[in-house]
Amino acid sequence: MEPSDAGAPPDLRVGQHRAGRHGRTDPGRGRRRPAHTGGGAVTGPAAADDAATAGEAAAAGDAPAAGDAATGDAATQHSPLQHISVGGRYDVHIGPGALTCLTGHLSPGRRVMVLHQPGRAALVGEVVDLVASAGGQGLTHEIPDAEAAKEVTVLAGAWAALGRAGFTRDDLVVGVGGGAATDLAGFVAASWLRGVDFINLPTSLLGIVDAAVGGKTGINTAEGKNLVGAFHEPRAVLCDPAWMASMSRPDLVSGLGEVIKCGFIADPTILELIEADPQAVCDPAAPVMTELIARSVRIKAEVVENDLTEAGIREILNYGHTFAHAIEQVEHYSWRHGDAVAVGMVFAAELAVRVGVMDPELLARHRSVLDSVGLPTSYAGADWEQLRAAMARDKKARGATLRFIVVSEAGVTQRLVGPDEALLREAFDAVSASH
Ligand SMILES: O=C(O)C(=O)C[C@@H](O)[C@H](O)[C@H](O)COP(=O)(O)O
Ligand SMILES: [Zn+2]
Repeated sequence: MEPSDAGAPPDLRVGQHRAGRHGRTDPGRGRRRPAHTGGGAVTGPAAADDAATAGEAAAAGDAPAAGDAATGDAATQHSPLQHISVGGRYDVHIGPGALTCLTGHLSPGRRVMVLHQPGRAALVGEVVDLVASAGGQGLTHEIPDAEAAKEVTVLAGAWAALGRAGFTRDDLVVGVGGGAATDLAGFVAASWLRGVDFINLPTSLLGIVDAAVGGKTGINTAEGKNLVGAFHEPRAVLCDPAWMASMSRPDLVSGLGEVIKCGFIADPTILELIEADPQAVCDPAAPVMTELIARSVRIKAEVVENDLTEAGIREILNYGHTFAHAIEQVEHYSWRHGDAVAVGMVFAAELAVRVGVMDPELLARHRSVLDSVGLPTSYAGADWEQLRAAMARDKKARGATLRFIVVSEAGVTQRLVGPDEALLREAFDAVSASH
């Protein structure tokens, strides 16, 4: 699937291949009003179809459709362990006891290198015990917390550990920790001997709803976030929500930034669940958390099933990220990723209103839902020139032309190509002003 340029037909609809069954092929759906001609080219709808379509395709069979609130909510909350297939290529196992799904990947003699963040001794110990029970050899290597894990020196340290262990192509890397840990572990696996197996055990909300699933692996460079990496899919992703129990509230809230992103791009029920009780969704043990995780993972699974390498539809998962990555870089990764994505979505929404794609009410909804869980909606830390230069390195850019995903209504996305510099600046001014 090739990404479209100005004036080309829509190409970013989740579940487009089945859209006829749902009767949602209207290419004008979601278009609020004609795009501002001077604002850049809006191709649309570069849309995620509604969540019922997305969830249905993503579900392995036992998981409910994401948009099927009547049946989905009950099933999601009562199912102890859910298995969400990513295109039949691997499964995401979510729920109590998820670790047991590791055993199918272990065998006598198989070496398993557990790359883990600090403070995960109990879980790492369980993994090593399982490996030993299967007759394999468990090895461990600690990596730093958060984005510090994604430095080239850490990558080199992990390679050295594999080298010392005599790691072969039959062996297995396991990543334990938040999104940065699984990004790093995936890239270690992608690059060692040109590719070995890996399995992710995300221990943060952001990790399970986003980073651990989808096969984007990589590290940061001084010039920008995730600039070096590879598409390399895990063999499985396992997540027991109990592993998230020790998350700090700011880390949990940051993960909600990616959950809310899924709401805006594909599954408005997510937004409704959060708006119904913003306090409940800040509790990792709340039943609604399982629901939010499953919905977000299903969106991601269907998108990457159809477009692993971000040739088209996958760009929708990058909603808010052009501005977000710029903040992260200029702030030397002191900002949490989900916090930056929250501000990035507000920036994209300010832009979308200016090019005539989004109603101001939907922009206001961005601010209110993000604000309700304590996510930031403004940023005034760096000047526009610095951020604009950082945005030029966005992976969606083509030459000097920036591309943004914009939302025309909740769950419906379009691609905005080459917006006017003046409108970008206006969007920044709006985001940097306090509201
Ligand atoms: O999986 C994707 O595709 C995404 O864009 C999801 C993002 O939330 C995630 O942060 C991703 O790692 C960003 O990728 P990048 O290509 O913009 O570095
Ligand atoms: Zn992200």
